Amino acid sequence: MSRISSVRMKELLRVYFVMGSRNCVQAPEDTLEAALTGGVTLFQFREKGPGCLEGAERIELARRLQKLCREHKVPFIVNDDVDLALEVDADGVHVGQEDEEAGLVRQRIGDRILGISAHTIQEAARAYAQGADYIGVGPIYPTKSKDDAQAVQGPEIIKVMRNANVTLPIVGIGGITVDNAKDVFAAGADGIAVISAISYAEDIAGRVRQLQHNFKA
Ligand SMILES: Cc1ncc(COP(=O)(O)OP(=O)(O)O)c(N)n1
Ligand SMILES: Cc1ncsc1CCOP(=O)(O)O
Ligand SMILES: [Mg+2]
Repeated sequence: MSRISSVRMKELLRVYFVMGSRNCVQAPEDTLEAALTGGVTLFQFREKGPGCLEGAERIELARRLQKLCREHKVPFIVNDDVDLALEVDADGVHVGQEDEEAGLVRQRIGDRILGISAHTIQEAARAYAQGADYIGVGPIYPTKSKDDAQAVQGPEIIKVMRNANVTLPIVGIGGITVDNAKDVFAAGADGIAVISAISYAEDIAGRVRQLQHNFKA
């Protein structure tokens, strides 16, 4: 195996669905199946927050969601938990600035996809040096899905990074909806990462298709 190409990574980031069992109205499996049917391009298993599953139940849910991703040929990324990612043989890991040190994560996961959260040009440069395949930048807009989120920066932060020659694939995250997604792409993002705009939609597959329409090749 070799590292994912930047071109392929950018394609995968287009509509990146992030979800755990605490983010859904329906069963997580049904929510993910609908999102995959609608055309999400990448999935992150983010099982955290009050009441989240632990131990065997958490691993079993990861495996069930991973199976759905495999059926739809969509890579399965694990948030935070490198041990879980290695145990289930996930396609990648996403870590933030407060998680396991990203350079060590790169050594542990080999050529699997590595996503790193970055809030500044300096963090973006360090993420590159640590071996990131993409950076997650946000919160772009106010979010109810992450209690400890940093300050909202607006799509401008992505423009600032692009103007500073950050060439890594970028996905914007935080409060992204059908109405504001085009501004995130216009700022220079390769994709949008979304929890609630997809997971709480009445018509999940339809919502994913609406989000997809904001991308202009
Ligand atoms: C695609 C993507 N970008 C950013 C994050 C946030 O990661 P982090 O800052 O580690 O916060 P938690 O998600 O772990 O609470 C993400 N998960 N995905
Ligand atoms: C995980 C994460 N990291 C920054 S904002 C956020 C939550 C995004 O959720 P939503 O799309 O519901 O605002
Ligand atoms: Mg994290």
